[in-house]
Amino acid sequence: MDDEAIVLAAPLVRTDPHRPDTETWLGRPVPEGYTDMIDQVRELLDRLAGAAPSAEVVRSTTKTVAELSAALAAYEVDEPDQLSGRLGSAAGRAQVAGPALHVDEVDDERMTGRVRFGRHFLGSNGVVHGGAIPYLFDDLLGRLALGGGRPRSRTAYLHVDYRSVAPIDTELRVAAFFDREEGRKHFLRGTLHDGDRLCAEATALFVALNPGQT
Ligand SMILES: CCCCCCCCCCCCCC(=O)SCCNC(=O)CCNC(=O)[C@H](O)C(C)(C)COP(=O)(O)OP(=O)(O)OC[C@H]1O[C@@H](n2cnc3c(N)ncnc32)[C@H](O)[C@@H]1OP(=O)(O)O
Repeated sequence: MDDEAIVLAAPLVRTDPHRPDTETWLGRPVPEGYTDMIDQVRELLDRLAGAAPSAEVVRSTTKTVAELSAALAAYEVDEPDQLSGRLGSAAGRAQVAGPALHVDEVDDERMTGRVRFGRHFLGSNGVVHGGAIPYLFDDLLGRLALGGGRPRSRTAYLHVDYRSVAPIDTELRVAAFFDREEGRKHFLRGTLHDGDRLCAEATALFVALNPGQT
């Protein structure tokens, strides 16, 4: 049985924490509808990537997007108060730089989930851009690196092997494994599958930060 099969067979803690609107953030409730807004922005990015609009639609879209930017600018906060990328139970942590990763099961050593790369992440020929896949693994492995009460750490290296193409607009499976620890060094591994087909796998070193290290 390969690692992926072992993970899927093992009785992991079921978390499926996809209930972001009940999540709190800095002790406050997440604003109602926040993750719906993020989903809409993802949809917008996919539509933008796939559209060849008329000049009229370009003009009206530019105006609308500028108005939205101005509305959000009025609510700009410093990094510690930022919501995007901070919602651990939202798809892709509510961070549109990466794909909507859904974590299904997690324990201290392993994590499984699903991810769908939209048109925004297209490289060519219906295949995910090669640069988007390391982002996914850094995020996935970085989250598991933080599990089990481990200290904050930072990616020292991330090695990705592209084994076969990853299609866009397809639900792909991800898995992450905490392999071993050597002092401050944490070694992790991840896989990305389309059905039974391995698309990519990664190995990474995360180095735990020393006290006071930023
Ligand atoms: C709140 C809810 C949601 C929040 C969720 C958040 C999820 C976040 C998910 C996203 C997560 C995203 C995460 C991100 O993207 S983090 C951002 C990307 N990463 C970085 O920017 C890291 C930049 N580099 C550094 O800061 C330093 O180099 C670090 C901190 C990594 C180590 O510098 P430091 O001065 O501290 O330590 P050291 O140099 O003494 O090294 C210590 C040991 O490590 C070994 N070593 C080091 N480098 C390498 C290497 N390349 N290959 C092999 N080995 C290496 C080294 O030989 C030594 O080993 P030994 O001699 O002791 O045996």
